[in-house]
Amino acid sequence: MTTVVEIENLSKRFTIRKEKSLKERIVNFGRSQKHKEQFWALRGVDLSIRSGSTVGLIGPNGSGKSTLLKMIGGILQPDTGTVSIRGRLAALLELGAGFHPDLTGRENVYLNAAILGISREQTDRYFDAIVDFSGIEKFIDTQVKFYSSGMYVRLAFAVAVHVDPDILLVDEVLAVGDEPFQRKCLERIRQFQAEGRTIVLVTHGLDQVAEFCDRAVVLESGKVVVDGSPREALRTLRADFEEARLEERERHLAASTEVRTRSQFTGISLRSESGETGIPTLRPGEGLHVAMEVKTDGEPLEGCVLEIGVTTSLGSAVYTTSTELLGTPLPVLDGVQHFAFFLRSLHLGEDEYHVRASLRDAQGGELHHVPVAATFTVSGDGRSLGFLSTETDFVRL
Ligand SMILES: Nc1ncnc2c1ncn2[C@@H]1O[C@H](COP(=O)(O)OP(=O)(O)OP(=O)(O)O)[C@@H](O)[C@H]1O
Repeated sequence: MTTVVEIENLSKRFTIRKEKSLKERIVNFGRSQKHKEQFWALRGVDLSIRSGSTVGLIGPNGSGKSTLLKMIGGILQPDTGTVSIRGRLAALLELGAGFHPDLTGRENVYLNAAILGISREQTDRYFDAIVDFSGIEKFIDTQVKFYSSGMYVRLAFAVAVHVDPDILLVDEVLAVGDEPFQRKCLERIRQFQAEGRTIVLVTHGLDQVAEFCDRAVVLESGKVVVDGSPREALRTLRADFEEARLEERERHLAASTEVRTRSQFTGISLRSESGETGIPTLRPGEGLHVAMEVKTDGEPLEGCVLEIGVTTSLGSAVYTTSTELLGTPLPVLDGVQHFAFFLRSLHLGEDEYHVRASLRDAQGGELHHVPVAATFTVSGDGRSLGFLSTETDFVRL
């Protein structure tokens, strides 16, 4: 397979202007009211994308995903490094990029196609299909500055997929389309994959990455921190999000002057019905014990709720229950106590799963949350795929 996008040592620096504080303005009287600061939105990125692959670019807000996509699309110039592209590229970047606001939808379709090197005659041939796909026929002769963001994206996506690109770049914009249109776009993206075209997708829809991409790149503060399978990338990103959430919570707790009673999990372990512990392997339909130790320091706590859940290895929830949902109130929390949930029969498909656990106070405030408290696997018989296990027969009627 050939390499269609080759990125070497790519960096981008932006200048941000900040308003000066009143004190600084007095000290620098008469000079500019703003001071400039430079920062690297991307730093030393190397990436090589092979033809026919679907790559998801993921990461926290402001990590440099859109900047990288714009540099692949040639819209931003790098400060260091190079981007080499092989093949025709169509890009669906942030709203506002690509279309001229004063031109009508029709004029923009021709303009866009011309920029991508498509002749007027060829565009004439595609035109009806583009308008039909976009579903905004009534507004095709209206200036695009009067379009809603959804209408705008509909037309932009329709153009991008009809100009026969070898490489398609898609930024988060698809999210503004309504559900039927999003589904239509995803179907078209699947068709593109089947045709062996290359797709680079920026998204916050992590489930979408697991579903569509064969590779995922995690950016954090302008650097690539993971480049590998979606499974590996999502695991890292979710763990980093969780770490950031816990840090924020700790900061919040440290800032509050109130003396809090602390109640937390001090141990969570699993045992399969057949007695296996550690990371047990369950047969479909087998039961699972989830035992936990809870330690409470300070005043006893009344009215708390214990919740557990089962998630896939990519973090999607497949099951949740709690002492509240089960109608079995938790006793007053005081000192060290032991509890257990017994999931009597788990009909899960073959895969690895995690158990998450959380403890809430009577007001619903979170006392402790452990997203990956324990892990187990489920074996299968090779007769099905997916997260559900059931006995299926096929008969001729
Ligand atoms: N034209 C610009 N001028 C100055 N700073 C910019 C410019 N474009 C982007 N930035 C900054 O560069 C950083 C990376 O932005 P970018 O849009 O690439 O992030 P992102 O990962 O796509 O974020 P999000 O998930 O929020 O869309 C941010 O701090 C952003 O404020």
